[in-house]
Amino acid sequence: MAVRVVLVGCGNMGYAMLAGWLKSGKLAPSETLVIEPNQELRDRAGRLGSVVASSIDDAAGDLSPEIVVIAVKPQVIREVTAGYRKFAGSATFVSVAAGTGIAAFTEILGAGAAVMRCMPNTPAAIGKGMMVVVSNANVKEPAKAFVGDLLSTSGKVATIDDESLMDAVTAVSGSGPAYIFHFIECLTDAAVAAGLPADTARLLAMQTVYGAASLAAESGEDPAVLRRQVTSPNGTTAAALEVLMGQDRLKTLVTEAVGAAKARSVELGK
Ligand SMILES: NC(=O)C1=CN([C@@H]2O[C@H](COP(=O)(O)OP(=O)(O)OC[C@H]3O[C@@H](n4cnc5c(N)ncnc54)[C@H](O)[C@@H]3O)[C@@H](O)[C@H]2O)C=CC1
Ligand SMILES: O=C(O)[C@@H]1CCC=N1
Repeated sequence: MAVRVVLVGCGNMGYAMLAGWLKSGKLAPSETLVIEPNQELRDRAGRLGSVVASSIDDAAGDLSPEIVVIAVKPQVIREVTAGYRKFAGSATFVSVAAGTGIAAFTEILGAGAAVMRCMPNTPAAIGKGMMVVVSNANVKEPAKAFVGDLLSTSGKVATIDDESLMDAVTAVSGSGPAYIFHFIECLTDAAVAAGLPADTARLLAMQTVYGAASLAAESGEDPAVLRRQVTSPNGTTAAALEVLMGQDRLKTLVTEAVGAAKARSVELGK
């Protein structure tokens, strides 16, 4: 089968998306070409059935991909993207890099290049990602629909028109899974400090975050209402929430953290 999608960079994020696409069956493995210089990561993609190569120059055959997904680090994105200029006339480019704006791509690929920016997150690997997309005017409807369809196999897709919102998006849903993972680590450590064995502590912390997030998502109820349902007057939860919510402690910390991520995203774009 001809290659429809070239994935450039198959590290944490590239692999998470690739796994989602192939699991859904919307793309056959042989329709995907993965360019990844790291042999271990290339082999991992190869085990999913993708065609793999260490550089685009090593990829065999005449390629005419519909989509080129750029999933390398922002620091190398310009030099890496330049190697794909030959596809700019026909393919739509999709970048998942933090910070780097659409203008950086049209500078490299030409003003007429069709470019989409997508901010995914790693839960995409199990179909529970959050993908936010913005496109330039050169992206044609069929390509937009194809990319949207592919991304939807990895979770929820939201579209924005104002690219300047991408820094905030990155700080919330792009980086956000790390905040929640850290919360699980903290809750696990606190459980051990409270006397529970380590494996029980981990199970309780993880299942509690999973259950609470699922209840919030599936009930559609305001999280504040769900919080009150747990909180008996003068009970145990109220005692804990006094620590977390007193003087807006957690809120202040989370707001500062998101602000720092947003500022770094702006910086990466310079
Ligand atoms: N990790 C995450 O949760 C998220 C990452 N992103 C973005 O995704 C991009 C990739 O991030 P990660 O996957 O975390 O980094 P990573 O370091 O795990 O993956 C990048 C991959 O690019 C490969 N690479 C380097 N030079 C290359 C070249 N010339 N051709 C092809 N591949 C090359 C590296 O070997 C590496 O495997 C970044 O731009 C980041 O901002 C976006 C949202 C979430
Ligand atoms: O940490 C980063 O820069 C990337 C972008 C969002 C998540 N990971």
